[in-house]
Amino acid sequence: MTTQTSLTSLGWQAFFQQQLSLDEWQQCYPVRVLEQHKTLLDVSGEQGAMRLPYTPAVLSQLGAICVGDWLLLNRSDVSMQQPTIIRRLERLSCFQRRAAGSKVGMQLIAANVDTAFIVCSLNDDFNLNRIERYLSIVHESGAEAVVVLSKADLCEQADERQQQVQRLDPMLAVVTVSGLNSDSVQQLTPWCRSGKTVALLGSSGAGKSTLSNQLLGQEVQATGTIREDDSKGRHTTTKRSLLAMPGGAMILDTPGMRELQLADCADGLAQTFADIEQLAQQCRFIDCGHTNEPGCAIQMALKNGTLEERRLHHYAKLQREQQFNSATIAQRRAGEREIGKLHKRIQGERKRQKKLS
Ligand SMILES: Nc1nc2c(ncn2[C@@H]2O[C@H](COP(=O)(O)OP(=O)(O)OP(=O)(O)O)[C@@H](O)[C@H]2O)c(=O)[nH]1
Ligand SMILES: [Zn+2]
Repeated sequence: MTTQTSLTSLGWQAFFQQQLSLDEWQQCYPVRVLEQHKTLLDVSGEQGAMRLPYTPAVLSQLGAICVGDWLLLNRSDVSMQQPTIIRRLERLSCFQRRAAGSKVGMQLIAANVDTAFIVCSLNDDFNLNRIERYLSIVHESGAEAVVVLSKADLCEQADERQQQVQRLDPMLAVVTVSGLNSDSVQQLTPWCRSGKTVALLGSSGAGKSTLSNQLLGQEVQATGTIREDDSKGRHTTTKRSLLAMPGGAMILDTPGMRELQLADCADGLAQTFADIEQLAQQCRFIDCGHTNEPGCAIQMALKNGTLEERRLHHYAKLQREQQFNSATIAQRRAGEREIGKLHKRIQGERKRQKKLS
């Protein structure tokens, strides 16, 4: 296997290659983060797999690192047990969410995902609002969104529901599958070619694990068993891992991707609801509230049936949610900065007092 093939099978692409100078190619080598633990990173590259420490020092030097990231390691350290991380390569896409608990800001979930499969069951789980929520998150991340409508075998209105999803965006890829049928899952292969990274999003029971197992094939299913062990408590942190698919793509399996609140997601929302954004620009008044103003293009679209009332309401709801969450982050950051400044002032004052005494 050549070096290039090996890196490609880990998801290496021209986008990353372009970020390295010739000198760097001689002095460094890239590795991909396949799994993230609390204080360790499992990485893999042309030199094989290894484990790197993920310490506060690394964090402050390189910023947060997450599964899917590409790192440059120092070539001269190959024989050493702990190679130095030179830098993290710029990301092609990035999923993040509001950090839980007292932590300030956003928490990285996964980086460099090419395609996110938004899995939604065609029966009980079928919900356009949920699909719009996930679409906003995926668009914000920079990954390509593909809606995968699962459990087609259990639904008689599969075609009608597929059309409903397609109406959300005529350019969107919408695929109807039965996860239990491997031939049907083959429809996803165009997005699973060698060098690509895919992830599965969707609510519990939507059929993600079933699809993931089909995509991974028999050979890798054993990894799933190990993963189950983990969730029973071998690791306290949530495990996020990238697994290799037989066709050469990588698949990201992380529970953290499954339910995400909107935060810092203004662009993703605007892209998902581009039709409404465009209508709003056609309103007669620049500050139109889209309720009963004359010349309101949105009200007009509702009346003539080109815009669904549900979609407009949901857009407003998601906007409120993202504004609330984003404001909270900004406020918290401002608060943290104030505390930091106060701390510095106190330390400075102490030093001054010492000098005087
Ligand atoms: N009939 C049918 N059943 C399916 C299909 N896909 C999944 N299922 C079943 O639906 C149930 C839930 O599927 P999972 O793959 O575990 O769903 P999940 O999205 O991974 O759920 P979580 O792990 O809770 O997030 C299982 O009993 C599957 O066998 C399908 O296409 N057709
Ligand atoms: Zn208007």
